[in-house]
Amino acid sequence: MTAIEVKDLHKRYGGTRAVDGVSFTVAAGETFGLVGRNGAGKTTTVECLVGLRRPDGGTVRVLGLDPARRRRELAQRVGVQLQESQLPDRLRVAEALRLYAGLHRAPADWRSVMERWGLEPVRNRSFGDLSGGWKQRLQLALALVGAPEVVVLDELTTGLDPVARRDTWELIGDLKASGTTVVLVSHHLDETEALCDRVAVFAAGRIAALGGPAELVERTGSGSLEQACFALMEQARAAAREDAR
Ligand SMILES: Nc1ncnc2c1ncn2[C@@H]1O[C@H](COP(=O)(O)OP(=O)(O)OP(=O)(O)O)[C@@H](O)[C@H]1O
Repeated sequence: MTAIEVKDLHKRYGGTRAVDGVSFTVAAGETFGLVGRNGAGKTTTVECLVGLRRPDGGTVRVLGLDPARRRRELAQRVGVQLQESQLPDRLRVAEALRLYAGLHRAPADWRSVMERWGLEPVRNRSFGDLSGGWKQRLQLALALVGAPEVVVLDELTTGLDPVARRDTWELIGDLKASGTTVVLVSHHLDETEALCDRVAVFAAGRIAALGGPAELVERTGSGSLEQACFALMEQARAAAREDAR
């Protein structure tokens, strides 16, 4: 079953072609990675997936629905953790989880989510008083408290210490095992390699390559996904230079 379908997606900001003809599908239960340099179009693509931006062209379907038109319904079924999302400074951790759970028709038990994400020690702390790492953890927990079918995570472990990063990987492993579809935007290619079933390598608003991590490594004769991505991005840049001539 297909969870996400993106066909020929285009999005411009003024004269900038942020996304320039992107197509991919994500199967239900798959963990799908988006990687690429700053400004390659990853965040714009996921913003279109969650209905925060309206495409200029192409189609996007998430669980069979158009996110630009059915955002409210999808908010019940899709968990989102985006870069730099903020909460009111005075909102406490436990309150935030209870509040978010209350917004969903069939949420997870918010106390279990709090415990599973190690947030118990800071349950009474206000959002404004949390360190960057705790804020990040809370945002992840909030993305999951609605027991979503699809989770979109942009910069999953940015700001987390190495132990928290590994804990997070384990939690994503649990999510995968439960059949949740995960879309993961990351600059950490070790993370992408460890967690993702397939990876789309973005370059200048397009997908330069798409495949399983091992497949991309083999295709480029590289030693790791990191090296493979460098090679693929370089190839895309060389092709764009050639086209421009
Ligand atoms: N709100 C906006 N207004 C104008 N230009 C934008 C806006 N958001 C993004 N862009 C531009 O669109 C392009 C794609 O940006 P986007 O944030 O989607 O890339 P990204 O791959 O997610 O980058 P990063 O890894 O830095 O998050 C960039 O050139 C960026 O400067």
